[in-house]
Amino acid sequence: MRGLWTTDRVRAAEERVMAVVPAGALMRRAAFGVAVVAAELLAGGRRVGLLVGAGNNGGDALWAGYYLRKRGVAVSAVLLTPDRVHAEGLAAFRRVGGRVVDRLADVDLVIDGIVGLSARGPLRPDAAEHVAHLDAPVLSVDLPSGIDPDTGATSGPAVRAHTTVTFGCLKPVHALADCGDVRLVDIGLAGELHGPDLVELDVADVGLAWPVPGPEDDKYTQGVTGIAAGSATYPGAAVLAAGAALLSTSGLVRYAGAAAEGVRARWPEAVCTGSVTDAGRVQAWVVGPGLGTGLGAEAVLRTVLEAGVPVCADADAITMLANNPDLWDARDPDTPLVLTPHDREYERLAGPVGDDRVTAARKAAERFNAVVLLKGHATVVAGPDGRVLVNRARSSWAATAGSGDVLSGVLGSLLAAGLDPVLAAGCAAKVHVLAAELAADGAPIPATSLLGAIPDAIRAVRPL
Ligand SMILES: NC(=O)C1=CN([C@@H]2O[C@H](COP(=O)(O)OP(=O)(O)OC[C@H]3O[C@@H](n4cnc5c(N)ncnc54)[C@H](O)[C@@H]3O)[C@@H](O)[C@H]2O)[C@@H](O)CC1
Ligand SMILES: Nc1ncnc2c1ncn2[C@@H]1O[C@H](COP(=O)(O)OP(=O)(O)O)[C@@H](O)[C@H]1O
Ligand SMILES: [K+]
Repeated sequence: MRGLWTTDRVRAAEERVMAVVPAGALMRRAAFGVAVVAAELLAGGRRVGLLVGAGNNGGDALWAGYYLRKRGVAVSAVLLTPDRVHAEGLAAFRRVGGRVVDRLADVDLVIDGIVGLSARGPLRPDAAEHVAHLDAPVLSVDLPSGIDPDTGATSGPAVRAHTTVTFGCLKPVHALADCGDVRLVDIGLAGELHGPDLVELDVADVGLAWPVPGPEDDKYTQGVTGIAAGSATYPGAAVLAAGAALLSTSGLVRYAGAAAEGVRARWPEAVCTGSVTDAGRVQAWVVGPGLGTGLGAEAVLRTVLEAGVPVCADADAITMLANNPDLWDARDPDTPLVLTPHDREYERLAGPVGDDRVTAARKAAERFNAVVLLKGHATVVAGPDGRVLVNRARSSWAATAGSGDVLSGVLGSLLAAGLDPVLAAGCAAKVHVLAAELAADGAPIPATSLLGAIPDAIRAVRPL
């Protein structure tokens, strides 16, 4: 489990630490950490170039240049704002023979000290111009310049980092955007940080949480998952969601709806009926994928919301909740509800997602008193209690039709097994991403292949 702290919290912690350590100590700890990683990345190379911005991020780069010079590395620096530069860092850099140049040329590694925690918006044109011409790998100081530290959003030119060295703690950008290989340097903030704002689950967390049957278990005790999905027009969504539930736990899966014949043909182990009203008892429902939005579908959604068990509402269920707010009344507010919108579904529910996906998920979670899993390359799970989990994919192969239906089936089975709904959503997102990676292995895949890789993904997270 990795914690992530927003810039406000980091600054507050830094201020408290800076009040009790000698001036400049934190920056030198940070810069030394950058220099150590730079020396490692240089391997046989001997020439480092610095891109130096107006603030302390530039100061870090200059001090890192100072330490590298002292190790005999040739270091040159471009000062992007010569009238606003970290004076002490520049003086130290010059003192050891660092050169100030107009443009970086013939360097083996670039250190990006353009902007850090105070970054706003994309790279300014002059900085963008220097970055556009780089052909050496880039080591970013704190974060890749041009990416928003708190949202991970990029709205124009930004640095593409091979490695990022950050200080004290991870920030949201490190989980929400591509920062290359992220290294964390301890500068002594730990005692002042307190609980993180966001959490990224690691495979061990997911493996430990994943339901495993014990000697006393049978098919009912592990939680029965109900799937209310699919229609005559979209039977495939039902097959995918039911299959995902079947592959995620060994508990029973019931399917109820118009695609019963197709589900039975593909998954003989599923117990299929034509309607949710005669489906039998379940411990959680998945409702929505391929269901349609007509009156019949509304009745299904209402029945499921009234059932008094946790519900994962996806796809058409979200659209119906957005179009017909009366449907919210069917729900018992004390029973967990997980909404799994993609951006367009989110927009129907709560307006445009915008650049700040974490805030968007948080707002909707609070407004609807539900867990909101906002899907995308970076998936954000927000609980109505303020907890937030983030999970970024390392590839985009999951962006394929039907892949969301698979996610909802996995999530439904974890709800049925009784997992806390925020954890269930985080675990489902993680295993979904892993399954996509394993199935794709570098080439496009249909959602059925992603589905087929669920067992391998679960094996990959489970403790040995
Ligand atoms: N506060 C501390 O104790 C420490 C801070 N450290 C460093 O200090 C950094 C934060 O420094 P600052 O708060 O001085 O600010 P930055 O160095 O992040 O930014 C400086 C200035 O860059 C300009 N800028 C903003 N957005 C830009 C963009 N998109 N393109 C180009 N220029 C832009 C603004 O004028 C801004 O004030 C951290 O990221 C970290 O690298 C480290 O030395 C560790 C200790
Ligand atoms: N660019 C991307 N990179 C990685 N995963 C993605 C990307 N875009 C979408 N996904 C994932 O793919 C799935 C798509 O779900 P959804 O849009 O509901 O598809 P469908 O309705 O066709 O099943 C979600 O799990 C989402 O997180
Ligand atoms: K930077």
